[in-house]
Amino acid sequence: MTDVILTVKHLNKSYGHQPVLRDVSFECAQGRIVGLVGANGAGKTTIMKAILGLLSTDGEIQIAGETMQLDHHPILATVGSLIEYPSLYPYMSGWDNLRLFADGPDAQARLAAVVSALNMTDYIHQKARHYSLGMKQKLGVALAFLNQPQLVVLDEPMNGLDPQGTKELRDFILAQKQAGVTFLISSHILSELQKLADDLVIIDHGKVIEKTTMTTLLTTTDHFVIVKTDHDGQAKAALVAAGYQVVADTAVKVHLAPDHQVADVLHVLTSHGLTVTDVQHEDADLESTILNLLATTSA
Ligand SMILES: Nc1ncnc2c1ncn2[C@@H]1O[C@H](COP(=O)(O)OP(=O)(O)OP(=O)(O)O)[C@@H](O)[C@H]1O
Repeated sequence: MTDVILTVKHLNKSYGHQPVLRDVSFECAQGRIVGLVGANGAGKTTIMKAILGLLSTDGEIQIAGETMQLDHHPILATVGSLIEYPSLYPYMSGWDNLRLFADGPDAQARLAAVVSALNMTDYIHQKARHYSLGMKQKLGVALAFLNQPQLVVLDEPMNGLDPQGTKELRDFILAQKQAGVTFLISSHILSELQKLADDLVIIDHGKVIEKTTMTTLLTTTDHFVIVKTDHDGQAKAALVAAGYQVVADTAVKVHLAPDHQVADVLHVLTSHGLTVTDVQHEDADLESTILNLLATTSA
């Protein structure tokens, strides 16, 4: 059985009369990357802060089986995090910022490994106040990994990173996952989360509306076939007449219901004397799937 590293149970939080978390419960299993997804203001940062003992909520949080208490949480020594913006000492170098927080006899070696993996070697000895947003972000991520955490909580870790930095961070996170680290990651960049997350917790207005795996979500998602023919107008008409849903404003893009086969679509076209010149598959991505889900839930 897979070990559960993080358990969030029945979290409730209000600011004044405004509830911002409503009975939030989910788990993160060891070695999984769990994506926390929701619109602005859905409650992601609040959940992460609660997990890290940074704010009080009703409910319970367990890390590696230990119940967190706001005033007693030694288990947090095994948790790395980056929430919102990293707090750095601007007049110290990146290296010295990291050294402040690195524990243990092999701290120097671990620090060097993280700096190298995140490709920060060129500027790590410059003062942090000269860093760009992306450089600061990487330093904040490096801080989260310094002390060999078993759980890492990252709020928008790709903030400010260029494509190269994004890929380096993605590769680093995946390597850490291979080594058994568990992640809870929020990101608005759903295309990026799609490349990383194993599991998803989707929240809307402080409530969990879906807990699923990435694979399940993407296999139950919409599939389309896009065909090119010698007469697209006739092709659309023929497909609609045969009961297919043709997505408007594109070429000939047909929604494939689970019982629809591409061969049947092609048969409709050829039986109307149309010549098919190209066929492409298109699957809905994480972004459109989640937008659909949120629209359905709030409808
Ligand atoms: N200190 C606070 N006082 C009052 N309301 C707050 C406070 N902090 C957060 N909120 C409210 O709680 C709700 C959840 O905020 P939270 O920052 O957790 O959302 P989020 O999902 O992380 O959003 P984003 O994607 O924009 O970062 C929002 O409506 C926000 O306005």
